[in-house]
Amino acid sequence: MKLRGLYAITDSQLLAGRFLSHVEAALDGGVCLLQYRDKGDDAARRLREAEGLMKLCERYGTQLIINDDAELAARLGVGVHLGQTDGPLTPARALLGRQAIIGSTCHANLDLAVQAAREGASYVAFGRFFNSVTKPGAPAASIELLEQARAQVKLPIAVIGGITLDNAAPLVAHGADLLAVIHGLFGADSAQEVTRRARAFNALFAS
Ligand SMILES: Cc1ncc(COP(=O)(O)OP(=O)(O)O)c(N)n1
Ligand SMILES: Cc1nc(C(=O)O)sc1CCOP(=O)(O)O
Ligand SMILES: [Mg+2]
Repeated sequence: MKLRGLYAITDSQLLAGRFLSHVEAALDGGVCLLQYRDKGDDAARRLREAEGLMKLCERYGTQLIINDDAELAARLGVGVHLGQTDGPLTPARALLGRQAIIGSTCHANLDLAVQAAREGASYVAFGRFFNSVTKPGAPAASIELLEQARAQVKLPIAVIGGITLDNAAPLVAHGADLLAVIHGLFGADSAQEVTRRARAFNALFAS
């Protein structure tokens, strides 16, 4: 499966009261990967929500990724995204199998990406590229770093952090494969606007 296009990431606060409707609107507009990102510790709610997303993803032919939690990903038979403090990649790969999509946060560090590739990551993620409402304290990354990564890393590259329709085009032009977006997608007031934004993000990959 080609990893290229919009990578939509959920946010439980931002999507409160409109969780499935906004996610379905995004899927309707086209989503390559959907990440369930919930930083809460209510395991029953997390399982219920992830199962709900899995059903939606199956309907739209989208791959579901669980943030942080390889055990939950294994339980659902889906992929996982791991940050530098979320546990090592090698056991996650052993747990989830060869086919699973496993992503790795590399901040602005090429060495981390080379290591992630060696340990079996499916894609590497760099960020944050712009000011992020969701995660203002994330370390900053630059277009120059993205260019270097494109030249050195053979895996698909996800970019993240403050990405909107107004600032995404240069990231694609400099080698990003996946635009990972929370607020710039789900911050929309209506489901129709979420769908429009999803289509517009994907259109950036058309040429
Ligand atoms: C696609 C993508 N890239 C980066 C992250 C950030 O992961 P992490 O550093 O583990 O931070 P949290 O998201 O867990 O707060 C991500 N989730 N997805
Ligand atoms: C979860 C996350 N990780 C980041 C990183 O740089 O690693 S930035 C970020 C937040 C992404 O949300 P938004 O699109 O609203 O800025
Ligand atoms: Mg994490």
